Amino acid sequence: MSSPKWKIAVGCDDAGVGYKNKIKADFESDPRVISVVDVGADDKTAYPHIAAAAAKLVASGEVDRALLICGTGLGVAIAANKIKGIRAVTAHDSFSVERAVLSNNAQVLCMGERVVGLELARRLAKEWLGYVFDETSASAAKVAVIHEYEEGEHGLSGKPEEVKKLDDDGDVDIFIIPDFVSVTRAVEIVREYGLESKVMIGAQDCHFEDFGAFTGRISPSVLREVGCGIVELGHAELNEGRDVVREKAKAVVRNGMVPLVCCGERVKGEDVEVVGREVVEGLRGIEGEVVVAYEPVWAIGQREPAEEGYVKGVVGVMRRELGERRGVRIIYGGSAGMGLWERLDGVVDGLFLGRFGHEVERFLGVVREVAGGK
Ligand SMILES: O=C[C@H](O)COP(=O)(O)O
Repeated sequence: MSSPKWKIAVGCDDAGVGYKNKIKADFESDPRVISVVDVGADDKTAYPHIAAAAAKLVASGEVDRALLICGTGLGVAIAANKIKGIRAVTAHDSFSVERAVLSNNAQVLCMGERVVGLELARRLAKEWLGYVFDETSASAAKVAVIHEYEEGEHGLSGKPEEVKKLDDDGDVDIFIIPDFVSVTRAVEIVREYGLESKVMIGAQDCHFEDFGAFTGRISPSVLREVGCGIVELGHAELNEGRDVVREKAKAVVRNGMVPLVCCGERVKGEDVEVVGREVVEGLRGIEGEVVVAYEPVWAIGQREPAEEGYVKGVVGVMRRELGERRGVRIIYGGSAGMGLWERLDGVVDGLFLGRFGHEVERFLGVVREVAGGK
């Protein structure tokens, strides 16, 4: 695999001008750097403004990383961390710089001109360019938890009355799948606003038996009774085998709900033919209406979803393999958000949102895109 090339923002306050300029010059002559954006004017601009400007460039994807210098490297880190999606660290030693990337996937490195010598700062900045976070490492799940806290625990944000906004957004079938504790209240809210025909409330899992001695498990018949219409099954985080998922899906159908079966390969780069066939194989024996959430596991929790061409390839194989089977809707999940619907160009029947659906406005934005594109 070729080494990545970075787009970098640099910035400083009046206490960090000297180091910032030196390191900026180093970056500009480093073949691993494509471009350097200097957000730090050589004046008295207070450090939070500089740090936030650089962090926003990272958050928007205009640059990949930012390096910030102030007197201690502390204030710029605190300020940068106020920008959503940013993980900024202060580090003045080789090991911390390495772990900031490999353990924490920090995109912003901060150093203090009054703390560390210039040559060490330059060396650390150089080393920093060589580290790339491994999305398949054990650290990825922990970094994802940081995201969850940022979005509000378990992604719950917004106020119940905001569900009313879904009334104005065209002819789109919507499902919302909260945690188990919130299911009953979610069903009530949807009913209070008269949105039952438009918004289905679901559960994140269920057991394959309706009744029995299964302490801690959730019965599909109870879910139906409290008003669930759809049940998500086989999410990658549950790590379940295909046979278990199939039995659960049958239980969901038996109880008059729609199974939403998550499937997708764990590792990037597999053959679309193999992936598509595997997904369809997992559906054998499940009768009636099914929603298949094709979620490549490697694309979950990322900044960007899987490439459109790849998704189209897999979904094309799935549709071919499904043949005459009716009642299957295929939706895409894995860092899905605004803009993706148009890019997928009708290849899927819907989108399955995780983090990017947690904010009401972003969620509504996707719903409007789907409504507009139908
Ligand atoms: O359950 C949701 C999916 O795993 C997708 O999550 P994500 O959009 O945050 O990657």
